[in-house]
Amino acid sequence: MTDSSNDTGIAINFHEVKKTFRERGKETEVLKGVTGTVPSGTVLTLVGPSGSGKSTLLSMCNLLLSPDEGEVYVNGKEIRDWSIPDLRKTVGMAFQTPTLFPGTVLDNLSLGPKLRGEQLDNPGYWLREIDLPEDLQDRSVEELSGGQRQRIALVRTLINEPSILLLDEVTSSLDPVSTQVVETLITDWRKKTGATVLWVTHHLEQARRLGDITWYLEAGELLEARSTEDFFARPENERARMFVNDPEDMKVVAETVATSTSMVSSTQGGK
Ligand SMILES: Nc1ncnc2c1ncn2[C@@H]1O[C@H](COP(=O)(O)OP(=O)(O)OP(=O)(O)O)[C@@H](O)[C@H]1O
Repeated sequence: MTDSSNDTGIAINFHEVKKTFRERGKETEVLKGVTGTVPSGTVLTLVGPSGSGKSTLLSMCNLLLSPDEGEVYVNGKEIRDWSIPDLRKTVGMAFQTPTLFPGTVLDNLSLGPKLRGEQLDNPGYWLREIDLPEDLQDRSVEELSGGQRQRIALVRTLINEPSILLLDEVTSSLDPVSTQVVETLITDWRKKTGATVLWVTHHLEQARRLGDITWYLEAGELLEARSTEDFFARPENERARMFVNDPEDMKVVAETVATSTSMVSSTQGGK
């Protein structure tokens, strides 16, 4: 496990994190000063309406995006003090759409070890972990189904032994069987390694099932952060409560908020 020598007990610490996107003269303040901590070894599930800033917040943890203001500490060290290779090894990430490069399954699984001048010891073990036959390793990734590609992409991330794993809607385009395989894979792996997981999901049942802690984000603000059990029993925040009761309805509200924010910014001339 990479950089597990974190004696702060805190894997991620967001402090007053702000992010604004500027596009064609319009500004959207996507994160409005998010502050919160993620204890090491926990599963944080992030929920909220579409466009509330969940993916943006996740992308701050491995510098796919950097904050305009505020700080993000990873294992106690500010994100901009990390070298990118060390950061990307410590903080693994997987997305809704798996990004595999052309080649065989084995080529893809071996990528991380190869970059470090190492060899992947036991590809068969990893394939068994995701319920795929060992002989799949010589197949081209082009021949795989969407569910198989996602499983391979996830395992490729885990092979790098991250101590923090960021998951952005990784099961949203999967069938129930693949979803179950992925959930079991991540849950078992986390128990074995003690890693921290930040999991963005639209599926509230999944957030409830898998989380230790749940954060509710809306229009760039962290409105509630509690134990998952308490959150789903009854959110304290009224907006969070509305979302849990009717997430589809809240989607429309959030888009209206985001649009009016950018219109206000652009009519004021922006920054
Ligand atoms: N690179 C970008 N340039 C401009 N705007 C962006 C960019 N990335 C995201 N946004 C905008 O920022 C807002 C927040 O996006 P983000 O993807 O973080 O939200 P989200 O909560 O993850 O949404 P979803 O649940 O739909 O994935 C959205 O309004 C989105 O359109």
